[in-house]
Formats: sequence, structure tokens, C-alpha cells
Amino acid sequence: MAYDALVLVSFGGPERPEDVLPFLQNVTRGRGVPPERLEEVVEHYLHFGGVSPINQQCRELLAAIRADFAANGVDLPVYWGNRNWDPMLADTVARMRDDGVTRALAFVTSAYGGYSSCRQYQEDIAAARAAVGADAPVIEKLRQFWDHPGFVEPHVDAVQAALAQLDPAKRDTTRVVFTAHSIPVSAAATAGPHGGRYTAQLAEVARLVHAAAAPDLPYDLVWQSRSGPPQVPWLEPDINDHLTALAESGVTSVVVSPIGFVSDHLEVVWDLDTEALETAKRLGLDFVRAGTPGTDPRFVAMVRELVAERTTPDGERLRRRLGELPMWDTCPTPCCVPAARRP
Ligand SMILES: CC1=C(CCC(=O)O)c2cc3nc(cc4[nH]c(cc5[nH]c(cc1n2)c(C)c5CCC(=O)O)c(CCC(=O)O)c4C)C(CCC(=O)O)=C3C
Ligand SMILES: [Fe+2]
Repeated sequence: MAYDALVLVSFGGPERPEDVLPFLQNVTRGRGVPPERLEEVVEHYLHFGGVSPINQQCRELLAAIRADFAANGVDLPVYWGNRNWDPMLADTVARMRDDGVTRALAFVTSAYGGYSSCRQYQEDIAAARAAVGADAPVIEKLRQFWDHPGFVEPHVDAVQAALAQLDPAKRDTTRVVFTAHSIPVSAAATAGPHGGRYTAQLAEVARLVHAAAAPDLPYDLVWQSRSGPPQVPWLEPDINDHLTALAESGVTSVVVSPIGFVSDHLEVVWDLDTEALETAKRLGLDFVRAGTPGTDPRFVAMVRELVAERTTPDGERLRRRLGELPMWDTCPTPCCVPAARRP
């Protein structure tokens, strides 16, 4: 199958204070997120001058992908569109149509399955195409890449680098704590065609990174950035509660590795580098946050490799993957069907 473009599809974020509230309204429309939670999150963004780091991270990733494509003879233009803020995906798809693009691949900045991480991006693509109309390009999402060495290896190196910053004399009481975005328990149960895919993939990445980076240390997988109304159960434990339990059990030092994410966006710089760090300080825990793939050359090359899997005849044989979980290019239907939302 021939493709004539790649589009980077991401979450989007505000870049000036007056855009914070309209951005949050886009994110939470129809999702039952209480106003108190929104007011809190407004403050997180305002703490950084109303500028989310995520758009700049996408620009840097775009530049790196373009350079990598050029260096490797991949002749595909690379576009960028977001779910929640400028450049909005529908505007990008209109521009692609105007440029004569007919069939594109989409690289989504989320490695995992699940409604928020995968299906919702597919819905965003469908909605953007519908808004553009009948002559919108066909857009096919690249596969989930939680198991690709280009994603896993930068996390491994980051955990090792973080461990190197901790006191080796305290290694016996050091813990590796992997973290990902919490989601409603109901969404975790319906993630993937058989349920449980988001948590299973995260457990697998935690296992792989731990085995390669610090097999002698105990590790845990916990959750962060809980949203939604308090009466709806989300995945637990929360990172902050977990740090408290660890300190009480005699742990002195933690490396926190955000394997749920591809870059240091607001969930990382606020929820971990600000809030969780504060919790750790209060508990007297030594705390180092491990990095994310960002523009690591292996992660950038992964995008080209994912494209090659889809554009080379018999491309499945090119697949590089770790672990044991099943993987596919195109999700079966029904997949990640959202649970009925509470009124
Ligand atoms: C699984 C998952 C990922 C990882 C996959 C992926 O990367 O896509 C992710 C990423 C992100 N989430 C982000 C921001 C927000 N997420 C929110 C709310 C929510 N997230 C959810 C899940 C996820 N979110 C869910 C189930 C909700 C409840 C509302 C709903 O059902 O949709 C809210 C509303 C306010 C609040 O936090 O309550 C905001 C502002 C940003 C941008 C950060 C920046 O600006 O740098 C990024 C990358
Ligand atoms: Fe989120």
C-alpha cells in the first residue's frame, strides 16, 4: 500500500494563559470532570505561565523525524495535528487535502491501548476527516508501540541514569517506581478487545525496563494524574500514597520512571517533578525522576521503522518487539468501547 504523508497526532496544550481554560474545556467536554478538578488543573498550567510543554516537544519530535526521514531516504512529508489545541487535527487534515495528500499514516504520541490512549485518537482522526469532507485523505494509525525497543530502551537508560544519581550506600533500600496516567477502573476493564490491555501493556513495560535496568531492586507500577469525579473509581495506588507507604516500610530512595508517557509534558513536570517530589521531600525520601524518550534517536528511528513495517512488502518481518503480549496493526472492532458515563 502506498502512502503519501505521515501525520503526528498528539494531545495538544495551551501556550498562553488565556488559552488554558478553553483548552481544558476541549479536553473535558462531556467527560464529567468536576469544576473543582478543572480549577486545580488551571493552576498547574498557570504555574508554568499558561504554557504546556507538549507542543514544543511535538515541534522538536517533528524536526527530528523529518531529519531522520531525510537521512534515510524516506520521502514522506510530515504533518502535525492535535486532539485538543492548535494546530487542531481537522485544520491539519484540510491542509493535507489541499496539498494533494490522499493516503497518510498517523503516528500517535501514546504507546498503549485503551480508550484515551488509542481509540479516542482514532475517533479524533475520523472526526477530523468527517469535518474536511469526502476528499479528506485516508489516515491509518500506526500500531501501538509499547513493546518496541525504540520506546523501551530510552526508558531503560533513563532509569539507569537516575539510579546513578542516588546514594549507592542506600541501594538496599532503593525502589524503582514506574508510573502511568490513571484511568477509570471501568476503562481499564474495557481496554483492548478482551479488556485489561492498558494495564497489561504497562505491566509488561515495567517488567522489561526493570529487568534491563535494575534487576536487583524491587519495583512497582503505580498511577498518577487522577481526574474525574471522586465517586468514580480510578486505578490505584496513586504515586503520592505509594511514596507514603514506601517510606513507612523503610524505603529511603526512589527512582520514578514515567513509562506511561513519551515526553516530559505537564503530567510529568507538574504531577511528578512538582507534586510527587514535594511528597518525597516531606517523607524524607531521596527522589530522582527518570527521563522520557523525547527525541532520543532510537525513539525517532522507531517512527521510521513503524512506517517501514506498513510500507514494505511483507513488512511484518521487519517488526522489532519485546515481550509476550499480542500485537496488531489495526484494532479489531469492538475495541476499547467506552463504559457508559455517569450523568
Ligand atoms: C491515558 C491518558 C494519557 C496518556 C495517553 C496520551 O498521551 O494521550 C493522557 C495524557 C495526557 N493528558 C493530558 C492532559 C489532561 N488530561 C486530562 C484528563 C484525562 N486524562 C485521561 C487519560 C490520559 N491522559 C483521562 C481518562 C482524563 C479524564 C477526562 C477524559 O475522560 O478525557 C485533563 C483534564 C484535566 C484533569 O487532569 O482532570 C488534562 C488537562 C496531556 C497534556 C499535558 C500537557 O499539557 O503537557 C497528556 C499528554
Ligand atoms: Fe490526560
